[in-house]
Amino acid sequence: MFVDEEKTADDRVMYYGKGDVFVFRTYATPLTNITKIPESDFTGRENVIFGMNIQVSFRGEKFLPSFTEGDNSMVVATDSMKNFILAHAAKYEGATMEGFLQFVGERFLEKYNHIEAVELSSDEIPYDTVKIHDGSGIVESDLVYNCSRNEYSTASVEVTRTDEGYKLTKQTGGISDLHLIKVSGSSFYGYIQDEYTQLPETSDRPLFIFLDLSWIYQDMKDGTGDNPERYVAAEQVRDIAVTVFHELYNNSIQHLINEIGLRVLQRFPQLDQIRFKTNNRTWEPVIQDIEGSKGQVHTEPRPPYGFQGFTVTRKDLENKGNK
Ligand SMILES: O=c1[nH]c(=O)c2[nH]c(=O)[nH]c2[nH]1
Repeated sequence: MFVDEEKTADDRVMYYGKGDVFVFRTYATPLTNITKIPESDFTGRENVIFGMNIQVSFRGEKFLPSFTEGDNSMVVATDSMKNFILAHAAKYEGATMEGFLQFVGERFLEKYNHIEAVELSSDEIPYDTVKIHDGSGIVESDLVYNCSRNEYSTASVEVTRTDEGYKLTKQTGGISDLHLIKVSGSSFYGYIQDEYTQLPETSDRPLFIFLDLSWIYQDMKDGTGDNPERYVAAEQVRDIAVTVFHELYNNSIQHLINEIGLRVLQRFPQLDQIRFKTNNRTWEPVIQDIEGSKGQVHTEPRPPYGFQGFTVTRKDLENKGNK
């Protein structure tokens, strides 16, 4: 999570807020009626546990005296910010983190009229369903959940006070900490060979990647989930990433993420762009030939790790279509 360090009129950074606001709302409104895509059987979220780790920050010129004079008369205590977020978790009637963050941001501006802008970001705290024997067979429990150690969805919004009312000025959806290994079908060769090159070229490596993805809608209204048919669920983007990784005999992580990005933008015309932050965690080979088996033995890679950052835009998809 991050806070965009926007400057005030006199060119300074000024904000304050609270991080690690943990919210567990049970029996929130389920997310249903999303548009299905070929790569995914995901149809919605029950939201029996709507779990979030939220960060909030306030901006506004009125906060300057709290820094320069020690004058707290305009300060909303960050402890109160936490209480406000928790109280509004009971009032939210929607089904998405993006929608909840926008709802809380607008309520903050409504309550405290000296705040100019509120930024909120959130990491989902996901819980997986578990199977139980209910006396007649194995079924999914609707009471017990398993705290997930896997990827989680993310969201961020900025809500700003303007002459025409509150405006959603920034919004992202996303998914983070996706850890994917493809055991065969990835290559890395053709790179510069010079006096610093030690890495052997390979036409088949066990490619292990960590991915963080985030996306921006053409019209931010679509990101709230109020119209679920226009909402992009993180689970669907995950399933596209996995499908493209499976299908593509990739030349590198750079090559792979461009193809994932193009497929996501193709499936979701309501998105403007998708951003990637990736990390290379490819296993190190230990034993490459096992007699009578196509298997190998690998171990964890040692630091340092390579990384990539990349944005794929709708223009990239259009340009590819025109080629
Ligand atoms: O997918 C990769 N991209 C690189 O740029 C790179 N560099 C490297 O050493 N290994 C890899 N793998």
